[in-house]
Amino acid sequence: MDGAQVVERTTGGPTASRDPHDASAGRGLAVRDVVVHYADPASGKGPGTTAVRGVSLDLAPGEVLALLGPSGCGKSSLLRAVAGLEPVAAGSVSWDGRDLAGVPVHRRGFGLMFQEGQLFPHRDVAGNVEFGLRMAGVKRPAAAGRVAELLDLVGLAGYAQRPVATLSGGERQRVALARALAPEPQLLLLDEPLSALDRGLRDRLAGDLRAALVATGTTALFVTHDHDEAFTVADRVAVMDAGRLLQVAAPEDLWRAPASRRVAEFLGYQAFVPVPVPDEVSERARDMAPAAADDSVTVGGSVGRGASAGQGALLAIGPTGLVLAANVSARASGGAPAGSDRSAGWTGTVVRSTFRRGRTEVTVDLDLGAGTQRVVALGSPPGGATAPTPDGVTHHPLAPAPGEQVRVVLDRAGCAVVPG
Ligand SMILES: Nc1ncnc2c1ncn2[C@@H]1O[C@H](COP(=O)(O)OP(=O)(O)OP(=O)(O)O)[C@@H](O)[C@H]1O
Repeated sequence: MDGAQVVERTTGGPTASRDPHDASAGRGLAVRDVVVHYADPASGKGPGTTAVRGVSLDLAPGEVLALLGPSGCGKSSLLRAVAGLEPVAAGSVSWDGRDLAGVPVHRRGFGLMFQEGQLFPHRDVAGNVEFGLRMAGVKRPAAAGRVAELLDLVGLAGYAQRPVATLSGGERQRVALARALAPEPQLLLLDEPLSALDRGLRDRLAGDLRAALVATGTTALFVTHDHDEAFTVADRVAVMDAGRLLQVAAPEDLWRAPASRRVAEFLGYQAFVPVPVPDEVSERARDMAPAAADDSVTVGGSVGRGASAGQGALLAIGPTGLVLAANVSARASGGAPAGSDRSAGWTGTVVRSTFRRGRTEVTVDLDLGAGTQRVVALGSPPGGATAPTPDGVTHHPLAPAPGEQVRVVLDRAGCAVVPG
């Protein structure tokens, strides 16, 4: 999709309305209290598994919503129920106010795209994309022009005559996307469409996928277990666990204010410190933060200071929420410590230092108040001060060696507060 432009999250496509009021006015998809059961696979009878336990959500026309959650939480089952591939044991699925109970898969006007694009091996690229159009009743001359447009959209201009067997995994998924978009489905359902690809390719394709969905104004429900992918592709993210919906929010809001510890854990918050009163969290974070970028820490959707005094809360420490302030061992051995000399923070033992993404990440065993746990703190960027020691060895104080003692402080810009 090299031809597709990077699209801002707020940008609507030509046919997109993206008005959240549309969903509440009955336009788009409405899922209400949906339950999906499976019979016991051995006996073929119940009681088996309840994969979806009363989920409700709305999707406005032109909106892209990601269903995010750990393996087995029921994401695919919910998607399949919306598609009509799985019966709904209770609740309802409606489109534009019309209940879809009893409407078969092929009459819903929805498109599907899966992990393996499932291309027709005996057709070339154009033949695969054209198939979707011909099924929708588009005549051949018109279809040829539309195929060229779609291949351009997904970055495969010039690939029309290529046999699909000669394509890379990423190119196949681009063809599968072009084929799924071809008939302009009123809703596109995507089940882990990028998960068979390697990490770098996935990251690139996630951005391109969003660009293609936005450019075509496609309403889409996208299943993934990868939060980076969900944040890149979707306007809103619905977090599921054990068959239930935990939170639905825009990526930035979800990250800043996870509704619960479970959501925060799933997003990658690495540690939780009990704090009795949210105000105290703010004060503590303010005292301890070496470089606070943001003046507030939010509690499950509301600003921390707004939470009532005495209410239990947890400080959720994100992947960038801990910062190395000093190498205590280097100071003890005569080296000049870098960073803060303040007594605030915690002292822990270094497990390893790893240089990743342009900076040092230091794994530390630390007692944050609930026993020793392993966390990651950010060290210095490259080119930071080094500390020559009397033994002639040059230590990098903020890329310490295993076994050294370090002082770690909070960066509250990398923290949130969740209900206790
Ligand atoms: N056909 C089936 N028969 C019986 N149980 C099933 C069937 N399909 C799914 N399940 C069960 O339903 C639960 C939810 O499965 P589902 O595939 O919806 O989860 P998921 O969140 O999409 O997981 P993953 O990310 O691993 O694909 C799981 O416990 C799974 O074992």
